Amino acid sequence: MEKYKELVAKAREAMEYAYVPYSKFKVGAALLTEDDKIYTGCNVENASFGATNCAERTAIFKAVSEGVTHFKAIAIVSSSTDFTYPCGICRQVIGEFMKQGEIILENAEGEIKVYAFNDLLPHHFGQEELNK
Ligand SMILES: O=c1ccn([C@H]2C[C@H](O)[C@@H](CO)O2)c(=O)[nH]1
Ligand SMILES: [Zn+2]
Repeated sequence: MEKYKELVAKAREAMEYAYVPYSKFKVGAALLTEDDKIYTGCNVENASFGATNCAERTAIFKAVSEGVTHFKAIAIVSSSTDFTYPCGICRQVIGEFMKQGEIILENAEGEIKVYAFNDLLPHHFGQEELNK
């Protein structure tokens, strides 16, 4: 998984900025655009817990807010020893912009898992459904 080493490293850098006074669970994400730019994000919690934004969506919203909407891959790391999988809301948001891409997870030991988007969210509800 050599090609994803830089992406995972960027996710780890972003994780350091995680704002997590409540859960203490840091997450970092790095998004690879179709033209090989990288956007990063961390989770940002709130005293009103439901207002929390996950690292994955932070990265995606940063990119989309700059006009970039096509992605090839997203790397996700956390302060846990285990792999951290994107939550259901983030899978739905990832699917809006990255149907063919890959989701890369790294655990604390540096082991990497790569999933096709469809393996993590089969039968995705997308734009096409609204036009049927
Ligand atoms: O894939 C995930 C899973 C959880 N979180 C965040 C949300 C919250 O701040 C903390 C605990 O759920 O981790 C993410 O950012 N991404
Ligand atoms: Zn999430």
